[in-house]
Amino acid sequence: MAAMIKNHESKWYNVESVPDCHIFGIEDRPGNESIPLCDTIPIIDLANSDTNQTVDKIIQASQEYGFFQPFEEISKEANENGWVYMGSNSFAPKGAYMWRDNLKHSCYPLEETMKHWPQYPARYREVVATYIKEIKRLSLRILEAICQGLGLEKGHLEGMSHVEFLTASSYPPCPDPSLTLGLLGHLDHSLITILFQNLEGLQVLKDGKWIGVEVVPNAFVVNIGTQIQIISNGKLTSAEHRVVTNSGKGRTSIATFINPMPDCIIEPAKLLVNEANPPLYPSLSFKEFVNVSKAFGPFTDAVKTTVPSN
Ligand SMILES: O=C(O)CCC(=O)C(=O)O
Ligand SMILES: [Fe+2]
Repeated sequence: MAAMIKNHESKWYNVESVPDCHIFGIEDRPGNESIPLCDTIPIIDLANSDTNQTVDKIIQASQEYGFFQPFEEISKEANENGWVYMGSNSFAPKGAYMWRDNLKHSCYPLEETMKHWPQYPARYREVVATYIKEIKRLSLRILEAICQGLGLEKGHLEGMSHVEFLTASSYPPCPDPSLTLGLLGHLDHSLITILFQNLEGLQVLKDGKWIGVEVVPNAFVVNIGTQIQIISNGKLTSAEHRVVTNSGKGRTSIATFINPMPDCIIEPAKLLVNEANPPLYPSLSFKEFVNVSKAFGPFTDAVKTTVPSN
């Protein structure tokens, strides 16, 4: 990815100490505390023929962690042009820059948006389009399981039109990971997010403590976004997460956000609301939610240019 934007490429290599502009305040930086990898985030085999058991596992994991790791066979291949390149000098929400470069673009509608994706590396469009088709299939299965597990009518979640939005990130090795963050703690404002990661670094806030998410071969990481938290009226949790850096190897991740269409109304599902369980969230279109809550913080304007509007 860095190779696409030549000017940024050399910045990270042979960095001997962390420049001041990348040092986070004490309250945000990871420090030297050793954070255990968590081996209890459920790993879920989607090929299990007992679908009720799969649904139960997904719901339980979404209540307890807001995260789970499904696996199944997937394909091995697996601005102005409608994509945004965020170099490491372009995003400093807490006064310090993230230790990462990333590329964001919409993937919906696929045939239309892919014409505007980066042209290099040469097979980028072809490989990412194949990947997105598989992710779409996987996301529908997961949304169907969540729908069933919440006791919603079939199609409540899968039937919404979905917009896939991709963020590919490169986290270079860092001379002092205690001072920096690859990505500051945040919530995803998606229905769900499906993440591929090649190395550990992702951490989830659970009961007030950070825990590390393991890399499980052939499994993705799925987390519940705020939109499902709203639809489930708080039954499922959207957990805060962040990315820490390491001094040894570069890390790459690909997050695909499964978002509602901009005009889709997101509200607690009627079936989950009654006198004893009043709605905890207002009813808003996804577009309004993004604007009113400044859902993407400083990203909001950048993202708006690539969120397709009807
Ligand atoms: O790179 C990662 O592991 C996480 C990325 C992420 O949380 C995000 O882009 O929202
Ligand atoms: Fe995230």
